[in-house]
Amino acid sequence: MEDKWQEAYEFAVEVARKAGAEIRKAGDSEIKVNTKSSSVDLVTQTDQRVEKIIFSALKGKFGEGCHRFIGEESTVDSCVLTDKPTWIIDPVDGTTNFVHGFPFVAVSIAFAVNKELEFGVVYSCMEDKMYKARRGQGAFCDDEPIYVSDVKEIKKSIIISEHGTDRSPEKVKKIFSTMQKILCIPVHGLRGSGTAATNMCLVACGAVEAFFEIGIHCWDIAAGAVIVREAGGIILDVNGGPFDLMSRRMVSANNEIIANRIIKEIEIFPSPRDDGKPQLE
Ligand SMILES: O=P(O)(O)O[C@H]1[C@H](O)[C@@H](O)[C@H](O)[C@@H](O)[C@@H]1O
Ligand SMILES: [Mg+2]
Repeated sequence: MEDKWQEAYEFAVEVARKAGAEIRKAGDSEIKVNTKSSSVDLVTQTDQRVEKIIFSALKGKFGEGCHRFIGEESTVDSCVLTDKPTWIIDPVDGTTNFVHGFPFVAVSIAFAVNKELEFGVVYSCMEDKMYKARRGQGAFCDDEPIYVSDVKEIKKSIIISEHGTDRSPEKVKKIFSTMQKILCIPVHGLRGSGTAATNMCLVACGAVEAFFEIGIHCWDIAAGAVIVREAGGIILDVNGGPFDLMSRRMVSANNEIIANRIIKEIEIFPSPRDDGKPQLE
């Protein structure tokens, strides 16, 4: 049977690598910082320019007729998954890191058809590491197969959590109360790279056992979701239910035991969905 999406997958890897090169060479001139949802939710001209480069490459290859595009900086099509082939793109995941020269910045490109994620590509451009996965065909870093950790004991795990860009006191209190409870299980450690896409790849390659966050967007995690699953991991909603790409929350883990142990400690707070539907509790 013809494999319709292999060419798109390979093209996405090429585009991600080129976009990453653009990020690396963006000089100080481009790091003119603006803000979005809060004074610490940063965006730069590089985010906008690199998204344009990615979009025009994909539209040039696949046309604008039947493909839809969801991107952090332009969201031309609303964040509603239809059955149409849909590209879900974060041109610069880890923008704050990029502004500060903290070396974890990723290009995240995901592709969904019939509302199912077909492949994900995450290029950690400062590390020059290409993570990728196609549904049902395994996960890779620089073409080497990657697998989640086999740790089943929470007290032998490293957990990633991020504080996000919302600084409202009630949310910050819940975020740090959750972190404190997890730290004092105790786990071996808490970490965070500052980019959700990279955090998910760290789960996928077994460097950490889980990453969870409330407040991320579909473009931050769509590609990482495919990579975690294909590396043998699991993704759930923070309430233990099924993962919902548009819910702006998730737990990604090496196995169900670790995922459910983390879920027990998470203090959930509301976060408006990417698709505008009412948020679940
Ligand atoms: O760097 P961006 O694309 O904005 O995404 C990050 C977000 O800004 C942070 O608040 C989250 O904690 C990270 O997980 C996202 O990757
Ligand atoms: Mg981004």
